[in-house]
Amino acid sequence: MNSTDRLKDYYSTRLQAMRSLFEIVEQSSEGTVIVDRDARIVWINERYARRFGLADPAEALGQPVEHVIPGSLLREVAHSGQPILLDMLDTPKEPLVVMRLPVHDEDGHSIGAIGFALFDELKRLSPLVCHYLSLQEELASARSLLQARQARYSFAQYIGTSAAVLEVKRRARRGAASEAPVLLLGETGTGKELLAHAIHAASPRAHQPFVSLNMAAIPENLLEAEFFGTAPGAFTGASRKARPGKFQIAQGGTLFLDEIGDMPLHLQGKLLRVLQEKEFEPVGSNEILCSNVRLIAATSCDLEEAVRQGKFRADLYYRLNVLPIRLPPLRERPEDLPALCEAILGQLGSDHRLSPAALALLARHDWPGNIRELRNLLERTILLGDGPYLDEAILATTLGPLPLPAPATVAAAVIGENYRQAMQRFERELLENALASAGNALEAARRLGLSRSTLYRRLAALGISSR
Ligand SMILES: Nc1ncnc2c1ncn2[C@@H]1O[C@H](COP(=O)(O)OP(=O)(O)OP(=O)(O)O)[C@@H](O)[C@H]1O
Repeated sequence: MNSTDRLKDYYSTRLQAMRSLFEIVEQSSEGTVIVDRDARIVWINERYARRFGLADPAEALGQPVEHVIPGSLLREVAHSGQPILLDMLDTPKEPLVVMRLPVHDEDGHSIGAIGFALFDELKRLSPLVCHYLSLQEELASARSLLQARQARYSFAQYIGTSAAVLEVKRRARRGAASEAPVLLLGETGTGKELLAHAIHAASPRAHQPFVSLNMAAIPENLLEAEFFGTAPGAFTGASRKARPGKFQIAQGGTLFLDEIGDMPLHLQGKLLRVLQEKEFEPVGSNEILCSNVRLIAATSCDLEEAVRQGKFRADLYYRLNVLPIRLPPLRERPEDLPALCEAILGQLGSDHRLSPAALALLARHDWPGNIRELRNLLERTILLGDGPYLDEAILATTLGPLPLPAPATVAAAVIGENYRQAMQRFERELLENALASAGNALEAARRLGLSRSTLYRRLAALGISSR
């Protein structure tokens, strides 16, 4: 039988493989030892014997394995017949990585065990371990970032059954199923951000990041870097690390651009390019990155008017306006007030209900801050309400007068001022009064029923400092 024929014989191949395996591991490892069923050493190689202080391997034969190799677990393996594939063995010199295998007879009974000390230089393992640990850390932080970037709302949280709301939901569902940009139009507090989350959550991109960027909340000179990221050293010397922009962070997912009407003109051109060519360059870099991002934009301003005034690029407007959704203000859908109040009270953990007279009072209010204002109002009112009902009297107190300018100053506006100037002065006084009485911008925004970013935007437009 030649050697190729021998390899075709299953049993002899197996035997050859076992022999080769034993020889290779025995020669390349730090040491090998074999024990019988009673854990007495029947064979040990020279290298291993020397490591444990024996000049001649023969001195170890017949000895209980633990006498020669303290801490050995070969007795356990010989007894149980179960291997311990990878373990550490402490030795006086240095720890060893060891593998312990049972030895079986032809009937499958355990008749002993064999131990290999695979290697002793654990520091050779440390780059591997460090790499593994850093991969683990990256994975954990990517997971938690992704979690933070998941949609927080679904369509079920956009409350209302009025015809206007049903139409909003119908269009938003259509938007979720398509890849086209969605443009959300509506006054402050009408739920544009909520709906953007819901569209993302119902879209095929739901498991990818949802990233939002508010144009009004970020200084103009930083916006481009926020959008497209920066190359290493783009601003302050070459050592500074690259910083990803929102387009990179949202890759594969949805980018929500809030207050898009406040986007500076030069950036509008760059955004248009990303939408058309699906690529962009980080600030300070020549590298071109591909973008796979679905865009949802929102604004509370009149974009068509902004286009007419040359403040917003017409080509970008048409590109964004593929699926416009107009969110109705609360005063146009008073029939939704009971359901909204019930849902908001539930979210606030309150089991109060509103009396019919209280609901009628709410229906007469104008709601400039829309649902955000309603939520703030209910939050304040439940602190005062005794018993199960919030009645008209309590609501009248909390609806309270806003810090309006005195009627005399409003009347004076008629003389010598045009409509726009008078409105600006009125708004300036309203905001200044609100800031003064609230003490800070956050509280002022809350009292006025505006989002903080809308308040900041209006303050900036009127040149009022928020301090
Ligand atoms: N239809 C709705 N049902 C329930 N809650 C709503 C609804 N619309 C808005 N809200 C709530 O009102 C608050 C304001 O909503 P959101 O921030 O989405 O408004 P917005 O239009 O984006 O406001 P802004 O333009 O000021 O940023 C949030 O607490 C939101 O959960």
